[in-house]
Amino acid sequence: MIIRSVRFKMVAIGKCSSIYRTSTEFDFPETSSGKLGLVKLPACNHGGKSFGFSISGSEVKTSFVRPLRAIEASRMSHVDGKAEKFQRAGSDSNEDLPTNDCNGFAGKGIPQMSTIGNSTNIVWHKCSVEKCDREELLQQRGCVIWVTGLSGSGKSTLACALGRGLHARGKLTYILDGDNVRHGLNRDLSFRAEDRAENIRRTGEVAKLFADAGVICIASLISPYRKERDACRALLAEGDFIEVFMDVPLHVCEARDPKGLYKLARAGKIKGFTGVDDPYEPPLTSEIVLRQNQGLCDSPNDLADIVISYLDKKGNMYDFSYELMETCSFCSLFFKQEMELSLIGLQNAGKTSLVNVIATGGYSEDMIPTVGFNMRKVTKGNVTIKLWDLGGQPRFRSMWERYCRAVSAIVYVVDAADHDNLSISKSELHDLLNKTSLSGIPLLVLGNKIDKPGALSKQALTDEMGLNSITDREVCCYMISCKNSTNIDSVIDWLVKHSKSKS
Ligand SMILES: Nc1nc2c(ncn2[C@@H]2O[C@H](COP(=O)(O)OP(=O)(O)OP(=O)(O)O)[C@@H](O)[C@H]2O)c(=O)[nH]1
Ligand SMILES: [Mg+2]
Repeated sequence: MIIRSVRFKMVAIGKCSSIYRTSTEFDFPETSSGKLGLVKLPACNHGGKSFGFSISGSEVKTSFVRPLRAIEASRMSHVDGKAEKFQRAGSDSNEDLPTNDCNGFAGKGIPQMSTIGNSTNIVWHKCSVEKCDREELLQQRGCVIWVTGLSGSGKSTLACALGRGLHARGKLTYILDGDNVRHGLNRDLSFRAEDRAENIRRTGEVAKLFADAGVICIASLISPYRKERDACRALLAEGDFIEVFMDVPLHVCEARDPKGLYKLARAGKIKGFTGVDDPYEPPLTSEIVLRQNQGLCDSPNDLADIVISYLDKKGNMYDFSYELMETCSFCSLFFKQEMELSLIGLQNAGKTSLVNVIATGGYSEDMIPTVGFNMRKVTKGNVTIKLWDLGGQPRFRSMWERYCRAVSAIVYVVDAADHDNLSISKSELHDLLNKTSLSGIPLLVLGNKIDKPGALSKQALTDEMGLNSITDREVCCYMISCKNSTNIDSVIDWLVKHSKSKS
């Protein structure tokens, strides 16, 4: 058997660097399965970047694969209950910090004494097996998924679905459920305000330990106050705390009332019940917002899928099976292909409407602006298209670039009847395309709402958006109406064609 070319994915995280073979093209004198291999590289720090590259003969091509942040948690000291990064002048490494070895204090320097809470003269005892070593062993990135929301909003159901979904993908998880931790660790705590705060603090600390162990820890607690949730977030390195807000209105939760608690609270038999006589402070900037009341993604598995896709995108999954599906033509004979597309454009352009029309053919005038993003999977033929529908309001535009990396195509939606916003739409598009991480990714511009009087023609939209000046990639433009389903078939054909051309 002759190996013609081998594709690798290199992941550099803190001191741990590895190359994973992701797919192999073979000449087949015999049947071969092209098993995955793991090659260790000498330790080096690449600042937590993730690279994809393929080696073909002597040529090495680099391409962005999926963002992996530096694992910093193993470099944290813990002072006054807060995580702080160790940083010494002239050194960005951990190796020269005062450490204790397994035989006792090694005498390399004066240990750093701390007073934390009621504990005085305590020293952080560091071990040479660090978070990134455990993560490499587990092939995942430890983190905390903090699920918050009203009682009855579906937190525990989501946590279980998420646990199942991740477990099925070979990821080690542990659920810290608000009620469950009160069976043991927090059995001494009541529901008084200070005890509820302590319940959250302890759960946050335990979740941090799980994340440090490399586990994907799913904490599911009402956690009604921002201050306490933010304190738990502050325990972890940036990016390791993923807040998931179950945005289900009180009346829906109360109608469900799975434990009968709302009834008791309304009858005055439970005091200080969140949503009834105690406030719930919704997150302002949570990483993920899940709404179960829109009928878009109502099954727990669908909701879990959104979180899993987020982890995938952020690199927590260390998952090369996805790349393998994308790049291995041999595999594509047997497996369905799954492709990613990002939908962007100003608010009110009709992105979510487009997703709905593509997915179900349904259209509604009564749309809620997208907060953050939604993810929908649509299957057309043997291609499953993962659509990232991103919020178009100014506060969400900074995340467009992150969600456009490594997609098969960028779909940019413009309201062709909204003349006032064309110039801002144009500048947002061109700013985005100037990012080097997105170079070469095909662009599909959709002039939407052509059913409206005064909507631009294709030529006028092409001119107004400066599409002819984009020369570094394939650009296509269609004029559509989500309302009347005009040209939606052409859009789907284009998407499927471009999805297939990736394999
Ligand atoms: N007339 C007309 N209205 C449309 C069409 N497509 C969408 N709309 C309307 O435009 C409004 C905004 O649609 P959305 O799909 O929520 O827009 P969006 O781009 O997702 O907005 P953000 O989520 O805020 O970024 C809704 O009232 C839709 O009904 C269309 O083809 N014609
Ligand atoms: Mg939207």
